[in-house]
Amino acid sequence: MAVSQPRLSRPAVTRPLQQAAEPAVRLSNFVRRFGDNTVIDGLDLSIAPGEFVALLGASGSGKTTLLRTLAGLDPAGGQDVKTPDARAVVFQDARLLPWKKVWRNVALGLSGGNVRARAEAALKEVGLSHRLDAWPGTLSGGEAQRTALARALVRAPGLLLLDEPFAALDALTRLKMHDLVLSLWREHAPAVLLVTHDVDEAIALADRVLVLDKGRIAAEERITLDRPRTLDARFQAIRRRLLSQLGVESGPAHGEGHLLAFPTGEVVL
Ligand SMILES: Nc1ncnc2c1ncn2[C@@H]1O[C@H](COP(=O)(O)OP(=O)(O)OP(=O)(O)O)[C@@H](O)[C@H]1O
Repeated sequence: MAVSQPRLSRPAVTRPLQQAAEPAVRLSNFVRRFGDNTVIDGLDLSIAPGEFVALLGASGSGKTTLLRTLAGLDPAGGQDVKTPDARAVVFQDARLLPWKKVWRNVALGLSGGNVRARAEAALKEVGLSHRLDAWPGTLSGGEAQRTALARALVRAPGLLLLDEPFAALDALTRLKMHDLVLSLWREHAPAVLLVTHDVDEAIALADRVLVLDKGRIAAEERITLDRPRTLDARFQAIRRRLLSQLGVESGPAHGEGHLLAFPTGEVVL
């Protein structure tokens, strides 16, 4: 299967992740309960400025709860949650206001001058210059998610939170979105937390892949493969380790048809 092939507008950047003095995100011994249900149970997490982290975990493991905490959408109950002030979230559905044109959706809530010009610039970056005055109801799924990305981008976030933003897209559109997200990340260098069920998506995109289980980070893989990433032996070894951590047996070797993954690498968890 194909893996995202990002346009390399500039050489691959090696960021000094370890040397970054202050993390963009830091949670220490974080706990979140819903009644008797302890969803996050003493979690430690640190994300460096400009680092791209992907978060995997079984359904109900607390991925969205963690993302909502970092977005400031879920109360932290007085616990210390360090994030950049400028944060933006892209959800699985684009959440556009249907009565506002595309550019106005992107400009929504922006302060300062040149609002239309800034929205236009962001829409140009996601390849939607020709849809500025379109109504959201006329957009394809991919265009709607591009608009949501532009709306996030125009806020110059230090932390970009992506909650399964590609999950509802067809496989080809998803690969194009991978490409787009990587080029936007290279250009703007926010810290990124991507919640996904797709193990290959996580390995193809991220600097680091985390597995959430029982309210904690149960596994961590630092991905040092050059981008664009291909499904080589090293990729597959990482995939096997992550699948095993997720409790999915991946079979003895790739190419023998044993992988319990969809063609996109999505795993049913
Ligand atoms: N507002 C809420 N009230 C009560 N329980 C909640 C609330 N939000 C989440 N939960 C519970 O917290 C647990 C984790 O949910 P969460 O949505 O964070 O998981 P997830 O890993 O994102 O799952 P999925 O992969 O299915 O989206 C679940 O048991 C869920 O029922």
